[in-house]
Amino acid sequence: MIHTAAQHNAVRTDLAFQRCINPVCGATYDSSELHTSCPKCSNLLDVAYDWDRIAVPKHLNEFEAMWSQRTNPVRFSGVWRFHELLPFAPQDRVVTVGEGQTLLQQTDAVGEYVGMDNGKLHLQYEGMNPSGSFKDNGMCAAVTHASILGAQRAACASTGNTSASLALYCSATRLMKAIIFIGSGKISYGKLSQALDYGALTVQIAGDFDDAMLRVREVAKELGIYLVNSVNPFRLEGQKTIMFRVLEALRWEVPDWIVVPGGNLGNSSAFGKAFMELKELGLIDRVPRIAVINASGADTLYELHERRGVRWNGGHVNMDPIVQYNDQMDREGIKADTIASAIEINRPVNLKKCLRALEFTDGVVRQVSDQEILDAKARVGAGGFGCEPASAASVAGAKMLRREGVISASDRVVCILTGHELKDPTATVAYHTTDQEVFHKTLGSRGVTKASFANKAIAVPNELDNIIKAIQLYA
Ligand SMILES: Cc1ncc(COP(=O)(O)O)c(C=O)c1O
Repeated sequence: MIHTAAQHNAVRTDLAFQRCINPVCGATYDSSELHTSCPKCSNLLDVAYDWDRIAVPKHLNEFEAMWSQRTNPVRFSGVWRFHELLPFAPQDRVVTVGEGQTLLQQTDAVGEYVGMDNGKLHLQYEGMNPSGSFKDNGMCAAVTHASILGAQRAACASTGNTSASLALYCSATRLMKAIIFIGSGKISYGKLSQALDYGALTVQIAGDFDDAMLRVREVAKELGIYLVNSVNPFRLEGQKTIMFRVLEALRWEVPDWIVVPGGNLGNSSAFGKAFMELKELGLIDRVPRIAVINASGADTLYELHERRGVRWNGGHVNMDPIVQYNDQMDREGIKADTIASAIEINRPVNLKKCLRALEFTDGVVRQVSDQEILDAKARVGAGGFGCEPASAASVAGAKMLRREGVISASDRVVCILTGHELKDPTATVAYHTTDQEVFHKTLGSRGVTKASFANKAIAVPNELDNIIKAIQLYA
């Protein structure tokens, strides 16, 4: 189902505005202005609301009733169903392709692998979105804002899923042209094929994601193109709804842990903001702890938060260790490198917002190896869910935290599966392959030495007897 906003000029609702996250600056801007950072101090911006003037339901369970309005495209969306909690656009202007019809799945098969008691591990399966990843939650919000502003072109740098999502929204709604920047050889075929098929203008930069991100910001500024990367605060408003759906599925009971992979740190930032606002509105009385999981080949957040003690500190972030670490990466030519290509990012743009989320939720950060990621991915697959490597970092991270005793077996844990299994079949096939050359070529360079949970295909001669014998032997 496609519902697009009518084309007309920007409308200021003034119930929503943009605000600098730096408390010393705190500058505010109209929501009709287009900024990728605070014009005064260069910090990130939030979308802020005048909650006193917004009719927010008194109880969260009122949102469940919205779901029954199946023919109303706004309430049919798993994002816009919660419109009152992200009311930056009038309802008749929102863009939706039916995103957010995702479910929280309770799984003892994966729970056992993580070390949880039965009934305690849940997977929020965001791969079920129209473009196959969580990005659609944010993209419908960003494209809504872009269309209100009358944007003709929207751009992003991408490790693949953002571009697939943007390309889908642009082609499905025909509201604007998608321009995507990708690093060379750094995008899985599943994701690239989506962007190409949906007709996005695809610009391949000789460099990695961090290079592409720098360039797209420059180009967007120079040409006045609407930027949909997660520096865009409107996009993050849509991603808050992943947490609303998690709570809804848990009958509005707050879990103990949310475990999420960390790349550019948009999700963790959005989740933190969701809980800050729900608490401020009195809709929840406690918040879960957020665990952000880096791949060890792209572990800037882990390095800064866990090793160098960088904290949000009420907004007074000590920038020295951050600058020093960035300089060190430049000096030593450190580049992100992980099989989990979606989180292969060394300069996360939402770092400060994520630090804020970690402080608010008493969160932790861990890093997991590619071996741990692929083993966890195989267990998720065997549990019947299926996700791309980056997503499995959440399950590998939960297992690590469980082993450390930070998470206890009886805690209620929600791991976010951010992208669908079919996004990156290369890694999956290489893990399960019987061909040692393919295994070592694809995974060996990443330090993956074994596939403990591989489900290898069996080779048999093309003879009925042999085929029957093989099946009787194995199944
Ligand atoms: C599948 C998947 N998981 C995780 C991430 C990282 O999310 P974030 O940038 O919000 O940390 C991405 C980002 O591209 C992704 O595509």
